[in-house]
Amino acid sequence: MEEKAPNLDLNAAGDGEPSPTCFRRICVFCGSSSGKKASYREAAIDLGKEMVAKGIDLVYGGGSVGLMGLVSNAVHEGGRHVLGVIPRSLMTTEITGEPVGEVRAVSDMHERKAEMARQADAFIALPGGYGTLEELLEVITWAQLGIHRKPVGLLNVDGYYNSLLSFIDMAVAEEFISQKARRIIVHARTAKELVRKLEEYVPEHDEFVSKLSWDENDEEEVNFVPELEPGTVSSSSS
Ligand SMILES: C/C(=C\CNc1ncnc2c1ncn2[C@@H]1O[C@H](COP(=O)(O)O)[C@@H](O)[C@H]1O)CO
Repeated sequence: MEEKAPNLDLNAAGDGEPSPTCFRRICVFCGSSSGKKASYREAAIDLGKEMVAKGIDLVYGGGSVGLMGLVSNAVHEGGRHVLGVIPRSLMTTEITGEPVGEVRAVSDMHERKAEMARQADAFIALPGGYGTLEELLEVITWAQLGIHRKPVGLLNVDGYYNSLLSFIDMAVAEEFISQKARRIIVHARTAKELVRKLEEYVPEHDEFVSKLSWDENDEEEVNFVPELEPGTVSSSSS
């Protein structure tokens, strides 16, 4: 992770006590639904309040539906900056609801994930569905590949992610995921504990594909698509 000056904004209680953190902005992935239990909704609000207390801004998928709405409202109401990144095709209030804070329109879902990742110093997944899982697994994969060294946290509210963590442990036992890659995932049951663990996280994946990048403007981007030998025909074109 890049060296950053501690963020010494005052906490939400307004008691004048600075709450130092190495994170300026956290990307939160979470359900576009609120889920069945009140604890999921409470956890989204609690995470938003913890970010405010630590002076951390939010980047997320935009919109006001489900847990996305709860966490973004909590951060916005607490006076921190909220950046919602929404593909143009989803930019209708019937789909996303009315977002708070700054809204950035992007061309598609891929660009949304890349932009959210660029803007954040760390990632947190609250409970969610396919979209949340996809976003979470993508940033874990990017960490494994050394594309970024930002911490990735799982807010395991009421054990919601127990079976995912068990599955990943099974994949480690079956030698599809390395012990080192398993340690990319930081998890905790409360927002406070999770943010503290993320602040202590030491990335282990570095350098080996440091030139691989999601940023098309990077000058030294490596092309991982192999060149075909002259005279050979790609199977996709036959
Ligand atoms: C269900 C549909 C739209 C719901 N509205 C959404 N608005 C903005 N972003 C969304 C929406 N739905 C999913 N996302 C993204 O995926 C993540 C949550 O997905 P999940 O499946 O609910 O876990 C969230 O982080 C967003 O980035 C379309 O009709």
